[in-house]
Amino acid sequence: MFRGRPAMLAKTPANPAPLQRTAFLNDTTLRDGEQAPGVAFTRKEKIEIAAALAAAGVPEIEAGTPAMGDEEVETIRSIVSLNLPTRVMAWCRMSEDDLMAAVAAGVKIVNVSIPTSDRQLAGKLGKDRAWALGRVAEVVTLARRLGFEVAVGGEDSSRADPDFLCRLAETAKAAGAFRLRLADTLGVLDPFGTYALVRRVAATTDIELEFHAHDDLGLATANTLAAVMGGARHASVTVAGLGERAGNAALEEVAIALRQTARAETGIAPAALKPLAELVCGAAARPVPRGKAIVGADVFTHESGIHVSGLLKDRATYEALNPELFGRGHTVVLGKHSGLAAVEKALADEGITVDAVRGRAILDRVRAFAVRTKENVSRETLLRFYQDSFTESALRLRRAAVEGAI
Ligand SMILES: CC(=O)SCCNC(=O)CCNC(=O)[C@H](O)C(C)(C)COP(=O)(O)OP(=O)(O)OC[C@H]1O[C@@H](n2cnc3c(N)ncnc32)[C@H](O)[C@@H]1OP(=O)(O)O
Ligand SMILES: O=C(O)CCC(=O)C(=O)O
Repeated sequence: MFRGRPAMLAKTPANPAPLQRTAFLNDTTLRDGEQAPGVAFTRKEKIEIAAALAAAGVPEIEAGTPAMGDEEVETIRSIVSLNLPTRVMAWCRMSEDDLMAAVAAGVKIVNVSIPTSDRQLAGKLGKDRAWALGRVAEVVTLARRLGFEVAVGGEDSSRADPDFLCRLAETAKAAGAFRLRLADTLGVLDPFGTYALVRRVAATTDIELEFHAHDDLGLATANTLAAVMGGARHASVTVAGLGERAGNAALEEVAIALRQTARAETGIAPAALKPLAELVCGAAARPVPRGKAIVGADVFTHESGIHVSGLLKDRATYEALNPELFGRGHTVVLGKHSGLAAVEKALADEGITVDAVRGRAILDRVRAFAVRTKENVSRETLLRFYQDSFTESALRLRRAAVEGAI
């Protein structure tokens, strides 16, 4: 009944109808995740994270940016040398030098990135669309000659002309790229715009499409789902949504939301998600928020009386996600919003039966405690309230007797 104890609520029928689609996840925790301000993984941490991602069933990871220098190159090499059961790719600019650094890093797959919006092409490179198409053809061709599998990263695709993205997709494919990443670099899209953009590009090219979201509007996961619905077979994600500015689409949210809402399988082991988030957030020195979807400590914890009363009668009344899928259970805590049913159940778990009058007296203490301390009531505190209730009611009875009420 209390935090940390195994679930004591009845089981619901096993989860859903058969899964029907697949989506391929590329985890970029070690590249875009590490671009989050102040986040800097050590080599050991990057290796541990890579291994944990592979063990969780992530089919492809973006392990870093070789152009950053020798330390990053060596770290990526170390990850490659583990021969993990995941594809290891490196992020490069649309540049020959970056490709040579990727050669040194030992990867077999590169993502070569090019700005796609006029604003970025002109504003940061002083170039135009024709130049971009030419560079994609040149650099992808070179990368293929160097033996890489090549994906093209379309930076700022969400602010680019969709017709230009279609031409870029064709150019990339003709030069030998297997995939185009449509990046919502500034996180400006909503799910409707994402769906329309991906459908538009998917309709004119048969290159594989990936969507890379940013969470500036809190829409990264929703947009990623919309992209998959629109025809992107690949989704770029990070653990706990760690990433540049407001972060990226969270691996755990995308994997589970796809499964729950689109019946799309990603091959990710749900039970691995919480330990994975703790590993990454520990290395990032950013604790997992308690309410973080899927992986937060409190996402299967219930306090409100109406919910607890319902769950105790039938778990399905307040359960959409089965915690057992994640190796977890429901936890009920006692606090300001508790009702009598929760108090009775908590005491029953201790082998104690109380009548409603005593139960409500204890509930009053629970609520007052929660307001005063801003904490839930522990087992020990509850038992103290229970013991106190004898003294208190004895006192009340005595007072009533003295006052002649009984
Ligand atoms: C949206 C994204 O997340 S993109 C990925 C962002 N990731 C990173 O920046 C990784 C960490 N970055 C770094 O360590 C460094 O910026 C490096 C090693 C990549 C480059 O360092 P520096 O050589 O010192 O360059 P600096 O960071 O000042 O500027 C970036 C350069 O890349 C160029 N550039 C930017 N995007 C691209 C691209 N897609 N293709 C080719 N060149 C590009 C810029 O024009 C600029 O070149 P300039 O100095 O000739 O103007
Ligand atoms: O071009 C890419 O590969 C995407 C880079 C990125 O992280 C972004 O645009 O947000």
